[in-house]
Amino acid sequence: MGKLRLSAFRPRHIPQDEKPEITIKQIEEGKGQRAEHAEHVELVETIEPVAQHSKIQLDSIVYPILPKRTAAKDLPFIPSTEVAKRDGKGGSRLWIVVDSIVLDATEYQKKHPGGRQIIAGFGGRNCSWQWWSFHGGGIWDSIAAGLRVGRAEGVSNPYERPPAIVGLRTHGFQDWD
Ligand code: HEM
Repeated sequence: MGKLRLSAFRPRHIPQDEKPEITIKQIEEGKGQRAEHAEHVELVETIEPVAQHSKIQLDSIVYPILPKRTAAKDLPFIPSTEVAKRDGKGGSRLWIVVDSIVLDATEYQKKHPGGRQIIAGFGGRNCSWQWWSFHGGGIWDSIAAGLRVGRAEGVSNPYERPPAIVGLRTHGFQDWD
């Protein structure tokens, strides 16, 4: 394995007429979202071969985990089609979505006190209500906020949320009197 030169990550100059053309239609179809800006296209094209050779996962470069200080409004928008691809299978990153925030749990899953499998089962999916069933704002601030890679809309939850119990009801004890 050769050494990875940082210079390899710098965008090389691509003459204007060679720039790949991304149409609005492609973006809508989920084909060109990561390439909405020409500079981004160049960067992705440049690092892709490097990433393959060095076993660096391209996703973690293109969508890095952002510092906690990054405001939610400044997180990049990631199309739901891209989120769905990061299901943790076949060497892909493992992303989950909680309240429209995309978390990269690739490394964290191994440390998760509730087990790796429960997170892996939600790879590329939304798990908002399950997440808030088991964790509170303290865990969000201390851990999850440090795993954010972006925002996404329209990522579905594989399980329907059970109806909330409103008011009091008996739990099988009928012999009070
Ligand atoms: C990257 C996202 C996640 C983070 C940062 C995270 C963090 C944590 C932490 C810190 C605990 C220990 C809580 C404690 O001891 O009080 C925990 C427990 C747990 N988590 Fe997560 N978790 C994540 C994702 C998930 C997901 C997606 C699920 C399931 C839908 C899940 C289910 C659980 C369960 C079942 C426990 C054990 C609760 C218990 O033993 O009482 N977690 N998680």
